[in-house]
Amino acid sequence: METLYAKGRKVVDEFITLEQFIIDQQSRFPHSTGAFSRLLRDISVAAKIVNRDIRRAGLVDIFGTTGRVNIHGEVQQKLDAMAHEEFVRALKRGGECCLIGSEEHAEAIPLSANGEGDGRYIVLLDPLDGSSNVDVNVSVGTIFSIYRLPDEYDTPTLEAALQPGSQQVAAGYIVYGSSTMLVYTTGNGVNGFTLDPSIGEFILSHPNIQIPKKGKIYSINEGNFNSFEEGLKRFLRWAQEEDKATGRPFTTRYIGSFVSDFHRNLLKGGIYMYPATRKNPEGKLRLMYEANPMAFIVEQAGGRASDGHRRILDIVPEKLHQRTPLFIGSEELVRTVEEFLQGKR
Ligand SMILES: O=P(O)(O)OC[C@H]1O[C@](O)(COP(=O)(O)O)[C@@H](O)[C@@H]1O
Ligand SMILES: [Mg+2]
Ligand SMILES: [Mg+2]
Repeated sequence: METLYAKGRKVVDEFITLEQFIIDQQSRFPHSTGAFSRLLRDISVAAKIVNRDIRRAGLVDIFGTTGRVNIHGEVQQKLDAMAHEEFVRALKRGGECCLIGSEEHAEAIPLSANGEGDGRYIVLLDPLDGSSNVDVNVSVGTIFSIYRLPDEYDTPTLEAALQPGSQQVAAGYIVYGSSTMLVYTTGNGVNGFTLDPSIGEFILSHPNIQIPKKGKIYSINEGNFNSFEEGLKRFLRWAQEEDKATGRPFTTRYIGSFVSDFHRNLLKGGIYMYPATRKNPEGKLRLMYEANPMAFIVEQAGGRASDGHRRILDIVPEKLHQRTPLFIGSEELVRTVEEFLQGKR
């Protein structure tokens, strides 16, 4: 992983805003039109507005549900709907996005079809991740995945969006926690920016994030233990055994917001697992706007992501809202779980 330079100078001890960083990165691509930079700017603007509303969640009437059930059979939280609308509005206004796929909308949303911009980017969104935590003041997030509209498509269709994760041009998330951070990759490493509320700017605070190869933290909803497959049960027992040499027993941490559990493990080392369960035989998390973007980020940070057997980024999607089992995090931990799942241990 190359050291981050801006105009030839090391950047770690410099005050760099997200916008400045994006423009610096853009200058490395002489033929770039700036469209991608503008798209990232639009996403960061929507993130600031969603952040503002989440911080006031208890004060204004955005608590509770909309009363509507989304395509996943989940009762939609008001903040799910608010975040969805905010990102759609920002992407429409920006004009660089031609199609949106969102957890909160059954069909893909074409933008250019009715002449609202001739953008060439497709954005997949989990507008608010960790919805079950939003009313109890626990950190939540937003996840985004970006593809280019393939040249052979004049108009954006769902088919054009169903590309394997390996085709992503960028992916990122925003975590609305003790501070608000935006973390993203364009395939040149992973960088984190912290929102400085006093100036309303995302500032480069975590350049070149690398996930530790080993980890001692596992994140899984053990309430589903009885419906886990045998290999996974054996891995969890192994992780809980006493063994100083390998630092076991490992620690369990489960916030119940994928973004927050993932972010902690990215910085400290660890693994997040949402396997197939009786309730969710294909797993719970969605491939296009949860598993794929985080898999791109974790691989760019030196980690690993699979469904226990296949690399997440190689899965060819068939449906916008399809689910997948997910094992993601420190490389060694994910490989170990795969060995247990594949009966090699
Ligand atoms: O309550 P469970 O079954 O453990 O599921 C929690 C998981 O579901 C999610 O909330 C699903 O995401 P959404 O909140 O975006 O629907 C993840 O963030 C989280 O890790
Ligand atoms: Mg989610
Ligand atoms: Mg969500």
